This record gives sequence, C-alpha cells and structure tokens, in this order.
Amino acid sequence: MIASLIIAVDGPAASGKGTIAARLAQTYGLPHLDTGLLYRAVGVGVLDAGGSLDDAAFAETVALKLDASHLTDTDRLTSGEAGEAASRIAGYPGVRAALLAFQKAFAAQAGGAVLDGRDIGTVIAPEAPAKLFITATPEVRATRRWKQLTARGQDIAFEAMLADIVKRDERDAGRGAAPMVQAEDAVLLDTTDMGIEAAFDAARRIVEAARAKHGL
Ligand SMILES: Nc1ncnc2c1ncn2[C@@H]1O[C@H](COP(=O)(O)OP(=O)(O)OP(=O)(O)O)[C@@H](O)[C@H]1O
Ligand SMILES: Nc1ccn([C@@H]2O[C@H](COP(=O)(O)O)[C@@H](O)[C@H]2O)c(=O)n1
Repeated sequence: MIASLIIAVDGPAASGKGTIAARLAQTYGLPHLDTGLLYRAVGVGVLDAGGSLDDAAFAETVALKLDASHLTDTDRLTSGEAGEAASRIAGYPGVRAALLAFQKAFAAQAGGAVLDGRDIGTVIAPEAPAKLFITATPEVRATRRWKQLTARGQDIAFEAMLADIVKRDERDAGRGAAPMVQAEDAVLLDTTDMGIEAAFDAARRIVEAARAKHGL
C-alpha cells in the first residue's frame, strides 16, 4: 500500500530537476534532498584529502564518513570541478552503498519527501507514487549550466561546458552501478522548449495525476 507522497525526480545534468524538485517540495510542504550534493561532497572530499578519483576504496572511506558538515560549502559543491569529481566516484558500488541508507531513510520519512538525482525512481525509492524523469537537449542544458556558472564568475567556454555535459551523460548512463535510466513508471518531461514556470506547471500536473491515482 502506498501511504505517503514520495516524489522521485531524476534526469541528466542541468535538466532543471533540482529547480523543479525544490518548487514541488515548497508546494507540497515536503522535505527535499538533492542527492547529487552527496556525491559532490564525496568527490570534493577525495580531492581535498589529496586522494585519487580513480581510487574506489578511498572514495568509499570518504563516503562512509560523510555528514552534514560536508554539505555546507554550496559554492564549492556546485562548481564544475565538483560535478566532474562526483560523476567519477559515483560509479563505485561501495560509494553508492555507503550513501544508500541515508537516502532511503530520507525518502521513507512520515508524510513523504522529494528527492532528485539519477537513481531515485529506480533504486532509492522504487515505491514512489510520483516519478518524473526531467530532460532537455544537451545544448539547452549546457546553455543553462553555462549561464548559471558564468553568472557566478566562473570562467568557462560554452564548448567545454557542452563537452562536459555529454561526457557526464555517457558516464552516468553507462555505468554498471545504478545507472541513470528512466524508471518504467516515471513520466518523461522534456523541458527543452519550456521556461522554469512552464516546466514547473507541467511537473505539478504530473504529481497531481499521481496523487489522484494513488488517493494521496
Ligand atoms: N526550464 C528551465 N528553463 C531555463 N532555465 C532553467 C530551467 N530549469 C532550470 N533552469 C536553470 O538551469 C540551471 C540548472 O538547473 P538545476 O540546477 O535545477 O538543474 P539540475 O538538473 O538539478 O542540475 P544538476 O545536474 O546539477 O543536479 C539553473 O540555473 C536553473 O535556474
Ligand atoms: N542520485 C544520484 C545523484 C547524483 N549522482 C552523481 O553525482 C553527479 C553530480 O550530480 P548532480 O545532480 O549534482 O549534477 C552526477 O553526474 C552523478 O554522477 C548519482 O550518481 N546519483
């Protein structure tokens, strides 16, 4: 029986899933977890400790020691360097296992929750009554991310941004451990031609349909 409103929001980098997830959480009064931040914190933790992103065992020890104090430096965690580091260590099964229980507990809390990431609808909360897979073309996603980072003063060429997005998509979708894939029961939302408001409205309609279907 489905008793609470768990909203699973998955999709590739810079598709707008975090923006939509945060707005849905606000709308329904639910707690929100950006699970990408956990992987970013592990990647940054490895780099700061002088470790190698190729060292799976070391990344796992960093993941096992992760706590809330590692999630506060949002400027650093949302940098391009952190995103790249995150996607490198996210392929290690030991890292994913270390972060699993916390995410599952967050999803299962009374009243429901909103989580965004790559494997929410497939691994973290396969029982979620509302699942969205948010996407947009790589060019549009690279443009969004480029604008976001350059507005913050980061110096990056658009072509390099696009190459990074494409590489990250391939890595996230191609790995063996919890690859990025649309869950069978997720609704696809392509925001290529949508602004933030239109994308959010479409997402809310998907959640409303799921609520009606499950009596939530
Ligand atoms: N539909 C949209 N139209 C235009 N800009 C958008 C749209 N959705 C999100 N954005 C902007 O694109 C950028 C990336 O959005 P967001 O961080 O929500 O993406 P994400 O999928 O969560 O990325 P990440 O892979 O880092 O988790 C932000 O600057 C956000 O304001
Ligand atoms: N559930 C998740 C969330 C994220 N990842 C990996 O982390 C990278 C950064 O995530 P962002 O959402 O902040 O861009 C991402 O590229 C994934 O490799 C993940 O594996 N699972």
